Amino acid sequence: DDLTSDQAALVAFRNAVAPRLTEWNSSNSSPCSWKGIRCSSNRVTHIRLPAIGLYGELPSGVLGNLTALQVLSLRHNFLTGTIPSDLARCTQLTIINLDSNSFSGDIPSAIFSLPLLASLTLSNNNFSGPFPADFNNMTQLNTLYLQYNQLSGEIPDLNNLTNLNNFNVSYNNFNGSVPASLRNMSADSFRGMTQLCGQPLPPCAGAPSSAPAPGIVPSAPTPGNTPSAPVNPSGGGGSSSKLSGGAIAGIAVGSVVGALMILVLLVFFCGKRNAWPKDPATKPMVGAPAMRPGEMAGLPKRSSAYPLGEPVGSGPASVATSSSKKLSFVGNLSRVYDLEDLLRASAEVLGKGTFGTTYKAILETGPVVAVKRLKDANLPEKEFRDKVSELGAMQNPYLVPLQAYYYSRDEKLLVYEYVPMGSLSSLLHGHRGSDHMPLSFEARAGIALSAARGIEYIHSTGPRASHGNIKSSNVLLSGLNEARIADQGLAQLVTTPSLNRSARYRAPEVTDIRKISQKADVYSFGVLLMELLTGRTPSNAVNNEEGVDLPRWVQSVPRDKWKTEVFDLELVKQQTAEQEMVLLLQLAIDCTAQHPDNRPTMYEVASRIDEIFLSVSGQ
Ligand SMILES: Nc1ncnc2c1ncn2[C@@H]1O[C@H](COP(=O)(O)OP(=O)(O)OP(=O)(O)O)[C@@H](O)[C@H]1O
Repeated sequence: DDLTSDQAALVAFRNAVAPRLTEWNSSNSSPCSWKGIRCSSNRVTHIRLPAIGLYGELPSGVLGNLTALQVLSLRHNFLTGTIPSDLARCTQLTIINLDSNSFSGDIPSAIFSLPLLASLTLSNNNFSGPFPADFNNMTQLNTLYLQYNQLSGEIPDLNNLTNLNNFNVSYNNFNGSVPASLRNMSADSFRGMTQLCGQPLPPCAGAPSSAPAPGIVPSAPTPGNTPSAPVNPSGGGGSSSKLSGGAIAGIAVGSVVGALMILVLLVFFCGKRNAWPKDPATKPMVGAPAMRPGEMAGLPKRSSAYPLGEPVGSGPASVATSSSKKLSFVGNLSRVYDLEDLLRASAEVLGKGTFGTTYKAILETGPVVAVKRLKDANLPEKEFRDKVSELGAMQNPYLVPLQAYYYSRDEKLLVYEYVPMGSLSSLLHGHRGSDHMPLSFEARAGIALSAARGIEYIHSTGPRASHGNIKSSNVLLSGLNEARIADQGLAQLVTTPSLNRSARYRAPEVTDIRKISQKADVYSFGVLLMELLTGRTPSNAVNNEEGVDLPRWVQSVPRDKWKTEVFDLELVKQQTAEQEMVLLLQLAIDCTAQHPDNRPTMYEVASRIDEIFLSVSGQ
């Protein structure tokens, strides 16, 4: 085992799942300098290749040769099949992260031969089968993420895992009761499984108050869940036939509360029906809208309806409901809804931006989408369609996917996947109620990393490709530490863009937002990093004063005062990762250099944040 055999294994890995990783080239350099690889004592110790389009099955007999490997992170790729059993030979592994791929089959048994494994993330895959009790032998494990798979059966008691701090198995098909050793985990770790019960979830049916017996399913129906037979076919659930008085009272109260909640939800949703305004000229309203767009988002009431199809420019209303008017779907997406469905959907205004108004639309058939109604998009039809198709071809886990668009002379709509967790802007500056959770540095670094990767991807599609409007409301949260970039390429679609709304993020050399460059994106991203680290909005950076420029203010504060004056108090209070905070702020300053040539490339920015994130998260 030496670096030569490590290199051969990496080349075999590349040939199998990463043919486009051409910089992994054995003839020109040591593998230790290859993208995503780290070495120590002349052996490969880290493979970290998140979101670079790996696809296919991991070859067997390859990774097992990397016997000094400590970290394997292949998250957010398109890998399929099972995990080869020879991974068991990588006995130095401490971290495995395979989140967001399409792996299937049982939980790989190879992992149970890894004595040092401290962090295992298999979430967002298609793993199925049981939750092996062998996990109990992995005494070093402090992180176990299995959420969003199809695992089933009962969750074993993990009483040997005394270091387990981070745990999530939500949205699988587990049943029975939560084992005693996991009852102090948060309820969020067990969400989305109606057959699972017991603390921290609602008590199991017939359980004597706080100590539910294993193998008993909840009997109080929740929406979408009907009570079923006891899970334990051997009769372990025998006690379910005799309910204590307390349990019966609990179920009765639970059922009444449940029924009331369903009623409230029904009233709410029925009330929202038809909130999406239709063009009164082309189709009569189906009942008066109970709510106009804007009301739900807490925006001021409009004095009149805001009908889709009302001319944006001049000319007659054009989004008719005739069947000839169709949405165009981008990429390989099949037609799962059409314009008719959008017009029928309940809608609320999410906000009004530079390029138009964005709505959240809940289609009657179930999907939820974000619809952007463009203003000032007067490009000729062919040019518009070509540009939107180019945008649609951009597929990356860190970009909000465009699904479809509608074009007519007077109305242009873009339909995106709806990202439900809100924007970075609302997370940082929104209302902070009593249940507000401070945002850790690790979460901020993770959000910065995903945003940087999204922009890096856009830049990688061509030397002139840029986003043009990087700011915190265009960074949408897709997970605890993750985000996606919205609104890519819109500046190219509009003809008379307003310059005002994003001014505080704009590089000094940019006078027309249609002529932005990659280095201008880097500047805006630097401002966004400062916002993330200071918690201040770029428009009212200091003492809520309009007009104070965030980059200039940050640069005016001496480095030894950053802790007390610059960093968000919430971060300082957490007293962690001080060195990494300084590194990230220094990167923000580099990004906001006055002269574009002095700014790093987005590739360099993402790599530097990657290092920072690695050192705070170990992932
Ligand atoms: N796909 C989406 N999913 C969820 N929320 C979205 C989506 N797209 C946009 N939003 C949210 O909708 C609101 C309005 O967005 P919009 O893009 O219209 O304006 P903006 O981001 O505030 O400004 P700009 O147009 O200058 O980018 C923002 O709060 C944004 O975070």
